[in-house]
Amino acid sequence: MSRAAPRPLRLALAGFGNVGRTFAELLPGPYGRALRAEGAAPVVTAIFTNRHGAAIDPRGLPLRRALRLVRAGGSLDALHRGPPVASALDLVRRAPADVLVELTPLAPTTGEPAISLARAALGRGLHVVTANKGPVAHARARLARLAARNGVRFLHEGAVLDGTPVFNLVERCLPGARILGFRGLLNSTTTRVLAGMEAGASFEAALADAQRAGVAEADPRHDLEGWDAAVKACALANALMGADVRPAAVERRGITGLGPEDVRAARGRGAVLRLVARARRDGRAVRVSVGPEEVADGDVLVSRGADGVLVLETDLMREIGIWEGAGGVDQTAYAILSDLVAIARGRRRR
Ligand SMILES: NC(=O)C1=CN([C@@H]2O[C@H](COP(=O)(O)OP(=O)(O)OC[C@H]3O[C@@H](n4cnc5c(N)ncnc54)[C@H](OP(=O)(O)O)[C@@H]3O)[C@@H](O)[C@H]2O)C=CC1
Ligand SMILES: N[C@@H](CC=O)C(=O)O
Repeated sequence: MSRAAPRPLRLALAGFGNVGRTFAELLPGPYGRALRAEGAAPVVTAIFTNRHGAAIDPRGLPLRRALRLVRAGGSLDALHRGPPVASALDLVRRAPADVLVELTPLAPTTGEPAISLARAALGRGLHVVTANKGPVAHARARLARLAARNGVRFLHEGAVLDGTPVFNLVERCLPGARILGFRGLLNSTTTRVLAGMEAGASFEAALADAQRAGVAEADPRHDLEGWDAAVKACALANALMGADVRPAAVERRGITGLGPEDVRAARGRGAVLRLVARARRDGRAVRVSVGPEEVADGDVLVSRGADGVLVLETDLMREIGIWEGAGGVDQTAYAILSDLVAIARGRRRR
């Protein structure tokens, strides 16, 4: 039996930073192969950046050239066809695309500009895939309803624990189970800073390592002050526990005041310091907190030197945990691929 030729899957990228560029590097190779196996031929038709210009080309942009230009500090404008792009919203409104891949920086207290970009895309019938936890924590239910009204998907597997399946795990593999609470290490940067100090580095050197690896936020205070973990915890609580919590309401402490002496003191007590996110049901409400805790050696949160861990407490399956080994930005780029595969499979079924 002959297979039908893959149908184009046109992608508009809002944000071409650590994650967007890694995704673009892998798209011509393994990611493209995975999508074509699902009947979709990916083509990037639009890219927006803040400081490196923007480009739209309905025939498909030359990705290798786009990567070279941005890495050399040049502008994508050189690849653009048509009237100039005035803003990210302008690009989303007119990109010849099937999917908006939203990868703009985190804005912990508002979720913007990601929410407006997602709304504009869904409103004109584009699927939206994002690794940005802001729109998930602040507006997931609204965006999912808008997507459903327009017959498209709002997918966000990369918003928590990178490409490790968390939302998909609960939605697809734990039918009927109620999530009663969770605890986890949701922020890689703080895990790396604390682990780095355990290994003898200074706070600043350990943070610089996380920045070089591309895992710190554009503004690393969002990691260090616990905002990133708080936004992720809200995204989980709202999506998995039916809560309606906003990051500003999270009881939040970061790791900015901690130094090598605190890490050593914890070690002396047979524990390691980690930034732990927690959620638990409290009557009809869900309480969410983020703060540094001494975690005993051997606890599942720290037993294997993970970058990220999530332990879910459920009614029907008791505790279930998922673990992400130390890695890089490719783990987040993989989340984009897995959401695109879900979209490609959906198109095939229609
Ligand atoms: N890095 C990681 O390991 C992970 C990141 N994430 C999330 O993925 C998203 C992208 O992360 P990452 O690639 O590391 O971020 P970067 O800061 O590396 O890249 C952000 C991109 O967005 C562009 N940009 C900046 N401000 C705006 C704006 N106001 N409107 C439109 N575009 C803008 C930047 O432009 P310019 O290139 O000109 O600076 C850049 O291209 C974030 O929301 C982050 O929280 C999630 C999981 C892991
Ligand atoms: N800055 C974040 C990146 C992923 O969301 C982190 O350190 O975990």
